[in-house]
Amino acid sequence: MFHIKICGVLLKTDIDAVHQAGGDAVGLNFYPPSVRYLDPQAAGTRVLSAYAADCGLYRVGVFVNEPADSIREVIAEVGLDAIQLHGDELVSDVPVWTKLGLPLMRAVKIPGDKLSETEIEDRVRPWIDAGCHVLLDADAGSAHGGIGRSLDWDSLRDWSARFAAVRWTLAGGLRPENVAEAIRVSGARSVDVASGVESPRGQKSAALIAAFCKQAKNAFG
Ligand SMILES: O=C(O)c1ccccc1NCC(=O)[C@H](O)[C@H](O)COP(=O)(O)O
Repeated sequence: MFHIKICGVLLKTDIDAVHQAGGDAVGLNFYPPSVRYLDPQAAGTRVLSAYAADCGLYRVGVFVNEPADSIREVIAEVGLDAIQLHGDELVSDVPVWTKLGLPLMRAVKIPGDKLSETEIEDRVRPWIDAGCHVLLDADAGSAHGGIGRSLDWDSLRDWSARFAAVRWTLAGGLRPENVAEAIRVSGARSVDVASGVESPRGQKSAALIAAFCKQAKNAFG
């Protein structure tokens, strides 16, 4: 799907930074309470999304507990390549989102503690079986995501080694200083970051994006 996703871009300069650094996906956040929220009705959002596509970047729309009809409107308005479900959505509703015609990603929220392979597998398997790509993220409570909290990478390594056929993305608390270690320990082949490439919070830093992508690419080899 992608190797490096920079989530919560707000400006064309953020897109430039991702493109120049060698990232291959961006997250466009449509959750109103987020500091990274983009108004899907605003002309600037359509322009931003088109610009990302022109740069060859994969555009993932991030939604939290949004009805399928409203996601359909955002797709029509803005243009997206994939849908990321990041709230309390139910796996039984996957057929409804599948009808939207885009690849589905499910953020599976995992506690930061050590977990057994079975505990992780039990959380992700229903979504994988339903046809979703899973993004493993820290449990951010009512914020839902983007809070910079890390997972236990050792637990993920044990799970991913046992279920090697599963393609998944690591998120949660990644930063330029720890992403290489996170990839090495967990075995992830794909990473996602929001707050770890911002300074101040909510404002992407081209320097941090460049450093993050460099470290991740080196670690992927
Ligand atoms: O980023 C947000 O503000 C956000 C809010 C609500 C739901 C999801 C959100 N972000 C989705 C992402 O994919 C983030 O990159 C992911 O949660 C990791 O965030 P971080 O730990 O800050 O790198």
